[in-house]
Amino acid sequence: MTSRFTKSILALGSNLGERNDTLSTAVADLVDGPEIRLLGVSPVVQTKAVGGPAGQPDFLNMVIAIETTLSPLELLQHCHEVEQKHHRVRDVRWGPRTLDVDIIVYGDVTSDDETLTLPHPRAAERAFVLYPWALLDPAASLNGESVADLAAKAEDFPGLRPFDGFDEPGTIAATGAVE
Ligand SMILES: Nc1ncnc2c1ncn2[C@@H]1O[C@H](COP(=O)(O)OP(=O)(O)OP(=O)(O)O)[C@@H](O)[C@H]1O
Ligand SMILES: Nc1nc2c(c(=O)[nH]1)N=C(CO)CN2
Repeated sequence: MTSRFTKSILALGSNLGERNDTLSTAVADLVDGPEIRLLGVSPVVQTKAVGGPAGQPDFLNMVIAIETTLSPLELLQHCHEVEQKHHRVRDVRWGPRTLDVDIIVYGDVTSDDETLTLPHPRAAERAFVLYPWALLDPAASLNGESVADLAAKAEDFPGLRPFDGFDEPGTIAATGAVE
């Protein structure tokens, strides 16, 4: 019997601890198993925190393209397990976190369920999701619009910059600037 794989886009973010290491380990953890195959990885971008408490460190953000035999809810559970492995604490809404993994799209499934809304309800206005996604797949579309166009229109677009890979432990100041 052949398993049925569905394509999905996952967005990853980290603004606490060793952000870059966390992201790369998390990608490996997410695709560790026969139910998920990695199709593509975006570049990492450094982004100003959107929402939440003032003064939090900058994020590193990226997206990955996968295909999976997991159902949408199984995939969400898997994402939460990987977040837990990386010591994600849920206290303040949009507060700083070691790792956040969101499901941006799962095939062409749509859902208004609070537990899993698809496509992700805030993705279309978040350059920190859209821009790395457009770098990974310049032809991508979301809700019928070009992801690259949506990224350029997003309010947080000016706060994005390429990540130069220099993310030594303990060198992230309160502002998130790498010193
Ligand atoms: N597409 C989705 N991807 C991930 N979580 C989702 C999605 N839709 C709904 N949720 C729900 O949102 C809840 C809160 O998720 P989380 O703590 O990651 O929010 P957040 O990252 O702080 O904020 P945001 O939802 O704006 O990205 C999750 O427990 C999950 O049930
Ligand atoms: N720059 C940036 N800002 C955020 C992020 C994120 O990943 N990057 N995630 C949030 C909740 O998911 C809220 N704000």
